[in-house]
Amino acid sequence: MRIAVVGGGVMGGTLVEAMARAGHDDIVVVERSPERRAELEAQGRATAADVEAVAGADVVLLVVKPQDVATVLPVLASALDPEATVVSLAAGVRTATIEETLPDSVSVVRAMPNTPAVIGRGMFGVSPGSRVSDDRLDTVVDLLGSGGEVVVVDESRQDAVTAVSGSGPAYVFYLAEQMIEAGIDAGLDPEAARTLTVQTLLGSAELLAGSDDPPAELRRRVTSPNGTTHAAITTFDDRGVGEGIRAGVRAAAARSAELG
Ligand SMILES: NC(=O)C1=CN([C@@H]2O[C@H](COP(=O)(O)OP(=O)(O)OC[C@H]3O[C@@H](n4cnc5c(N)ncnc54)[C@H](O)[C@@H]3O)[C@@H](O)[C@H]2O)C=CC1
Ligand SMILES: O=C(O)[C@@H]1CCC=N1
Repeated sequence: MRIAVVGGGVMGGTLVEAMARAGHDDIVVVERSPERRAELEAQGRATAADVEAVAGADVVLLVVKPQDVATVLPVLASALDPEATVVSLAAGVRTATIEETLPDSVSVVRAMPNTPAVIGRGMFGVSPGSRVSDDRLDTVVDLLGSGGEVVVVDESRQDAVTAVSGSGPAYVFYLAEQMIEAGIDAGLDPEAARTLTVQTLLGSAELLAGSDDPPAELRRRVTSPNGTTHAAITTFDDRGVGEGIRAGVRAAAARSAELG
């Protein structure tokens, strides 16, 4: 299977690495920045400067910024193999918008990734456009599966997926920043604060992933009556931390809808 990746930035580079690790060896990265192309080539990737290089690809991953999609589409439309599948990873851009510009024979799929894909622990929410066969969708699910877990969702849910898992790693890193800073303030050296925080996040995520209990129940088991956890959670509630997080996720979903 020949794969072309248009946009070799943070997410494009991540996906290329994941697919290469999974054994895909016919990948070309279309990247307009000469500096970035040189970096990708140093990592052993085949690159091209012009979108025309998608000619002959079975699957094209579109991984440019949402505002750059409109400039790439007309070139894709003329260069693409008529039987190609285009997978857009651009936040907020609807499959209908892409389908309008591309030939009817081209299958269009939308996918929202996240950055843990760089270590094969990503989360992808995938939505087929209006003319995608089950076989084509399976191919895309398999391909993205090289970077982590894949769920298929109706496209109307993509703003919510973007807000929860697309942007989600940033929320976790934000929590990590606060915990590390607070640990240092409480007297830990920075390295110890980081180790304690990271292992706590890892262990808690794995405990949650392997449990049938909801997170609220796992939280209850940590919380002794009138103990330290109770003091922390009460303070979070008093300061509206939970509501703040939900408002943040809503703002991300609203911004995703706006970008579309
Ligand atoms: N970084 C993230 O965590 C996530 C990113 N995304 C989506 O992935 C897409 C890419 O994001 P990033 O990789 O973070 O951006 P980025 O800016 O790191 O990468 C985009 C790359 O595309 C290249 N590019 C732009 N126009 C081009 C053209 N016409 N031809 C060839 N190359 C071109 C740029 O030079 C750049 O290297 C965005 O649409 C974003 O919404 C989605 C979910 C998560
Ligand atoms: O912040 C953004 O717009 C992109 C989409 C999800 C993660 N990063």
